[in-house]
Amino acid sequence: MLDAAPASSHGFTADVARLLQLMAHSVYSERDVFLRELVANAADACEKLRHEALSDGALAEKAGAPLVTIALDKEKRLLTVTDNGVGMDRDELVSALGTIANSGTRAFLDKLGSEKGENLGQSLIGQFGVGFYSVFMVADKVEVATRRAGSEQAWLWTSEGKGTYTIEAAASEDAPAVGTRVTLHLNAESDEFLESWRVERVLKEHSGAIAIPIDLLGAPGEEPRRITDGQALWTKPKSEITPEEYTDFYHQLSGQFDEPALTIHWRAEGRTEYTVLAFIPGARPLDLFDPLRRSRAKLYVRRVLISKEIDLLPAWLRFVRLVVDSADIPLNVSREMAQNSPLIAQIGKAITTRIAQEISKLAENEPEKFAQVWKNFGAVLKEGLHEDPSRRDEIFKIARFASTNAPEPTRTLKDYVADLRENQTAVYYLLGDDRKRLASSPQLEEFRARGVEVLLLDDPVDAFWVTSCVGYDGKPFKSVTQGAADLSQVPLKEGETAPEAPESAGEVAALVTRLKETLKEHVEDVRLSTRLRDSAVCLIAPEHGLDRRLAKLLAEHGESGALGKPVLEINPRHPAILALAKLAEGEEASDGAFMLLDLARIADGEPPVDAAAFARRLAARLAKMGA
Ligand SMILES: Nc1ncnc2c1ncn2[C@@H]1O[C@H](COP(=O)(O)OP(=O)(O)OP(=O)(O)O)[C@@H](O)[C@H]1O
Repeated sequence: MLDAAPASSHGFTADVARLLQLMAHSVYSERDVFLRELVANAADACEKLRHEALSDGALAEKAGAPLVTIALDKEKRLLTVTDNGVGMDRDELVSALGTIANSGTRAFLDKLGSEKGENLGQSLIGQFGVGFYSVFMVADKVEVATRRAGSEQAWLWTSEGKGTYTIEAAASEDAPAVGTRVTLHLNAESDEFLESWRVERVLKEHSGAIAIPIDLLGAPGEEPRRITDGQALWTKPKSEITPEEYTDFYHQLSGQFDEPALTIHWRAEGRTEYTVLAFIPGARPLDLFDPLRRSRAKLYVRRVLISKEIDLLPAWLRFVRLVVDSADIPLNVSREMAQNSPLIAQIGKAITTRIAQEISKLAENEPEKFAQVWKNFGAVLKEGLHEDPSRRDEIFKIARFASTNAPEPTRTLKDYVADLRENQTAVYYLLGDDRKRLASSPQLEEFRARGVEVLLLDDPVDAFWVTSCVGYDGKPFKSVTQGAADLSQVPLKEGETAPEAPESAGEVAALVTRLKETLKEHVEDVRLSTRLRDSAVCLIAPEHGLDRRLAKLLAEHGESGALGKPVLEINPRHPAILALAKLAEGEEASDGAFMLLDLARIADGEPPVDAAAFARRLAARLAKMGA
């Protein structure tokens, strides 16, 4: 039946319009991505139909074997991509090709906040999948003729990519009997895509591992040529797959165009059988810190795509991109059932174990390659230490930390414990947000003198797992900025001497009393330090309070009560302290007290209590220099 309604005109949503503008200004070298996007959509449509046909035999019969065909017509300047997939009805056309459906594209747009972002966008198009709209980089006009599987009615969507599109009912013969035909009227700059060798190269490069066969027709009337056989890559034996094929496949799967850092391909046999092809990306996916923190796996049952985005792995492995194909899951399982199926959950657990093992192996065998993985995903992996107690041991095998013995994160807890000093009873750590600054913290001075290694933890997530994990190998985790530091039982390193008893102990004790009074609004207590050697002062958290870094993070998230007053520790041997101890009470002594507090705050990366007062006091001291 032919729908007699006239063509209706529609405006693109604002974000599509923005994307289109970006496409129009995109640089030449990235334009061939349009073909990869069209082929991916065509293959998806074939896979969707294969899935629907499971419960509707008539559909299966009509559709025939899935196939994507690319045809070129130099004379008319046309490039068409035809599939015999699921097709679209009118409503689907409006929502799929008038708004932004693709979550990757949405994340991409979100990333481009600013003016500067627009430039960034142009250089990112090649690196991220930006979907259907990339056709407007190469075409002046695009037509989509389509028919939803199971329906007689065909539709024609047309747009010049300039803010509007039209949809009209199409005569039956103007659309493929099954599926969709996308016709590009190539623009004047895109002659290259009328050349069959060029198109073939792009197809092989970007779509070579796609799970649906692709044919190319170089000119009208020519015999089609098979470019790829569409045999799903994961079903082939590893020995028959080239590294390039794996990389291509990763590109299609992830919509990202970096080199994968690790490719893991295996077949599990036993109670449940399944094949997994998993990749650890070489770069951070745009949605890595999306609040939903979902993992994304493609689930197949005997090569039929059941779900494009099943949440199969724990959140701390959400950056892994993977395909799982199992013969043991019933074919008619719905997407929702798949997400809640105990069998699939069990497969997910087994995959988690294997991936953790492979990352651990990489860390052992290829430390340089692993360093990059840790740089990109260490903060995410460490979330598992906090959230997934049953996986802690596995994650501790992977986790690498910077410490006072290692400027880069290369130390495992096993290394740490192996190098414990005599009488050392805890795993010490220092939290903060800048590893370099942490390394020069005054709080570490006595630890260094005694050769006690301190982990320097600079990711926000560190503040959480060190408090929720009780310890490692029987040694509790202990913050060096919390409570009293008792290192007296640990021998000094060779060449270090024990601190001498402070001179003028009486004056210093009086200073402590004065400081407590002067600074009482800002500090909970003032004490003589056993952890300072070269610096005059430092701040620490009270014994039973929260670590200061954790308290700061909680305060940033609205728990204002978390941030209690710190304890100020002073070094009773430091000349500044001794000088201050000699001052009589008065303005100078009070200025000195505040300057001490500010010094300690600055060393912790915090601003002075009162920046203007600090500047005034410091300038006054400078004025006396050389006097
Ligand atoms: N050949 C096609 N057959 C059927 N539907 C299609 C076809 N091409 C596009 N679509 C529809 O248009 C939507 C938008 O396509 P687009 O390439 O912008 O994003 P996407 O394919 O959803 O995202 P992703 O690239 O992450 O898979 C698709 O989700 C699909 O519903």
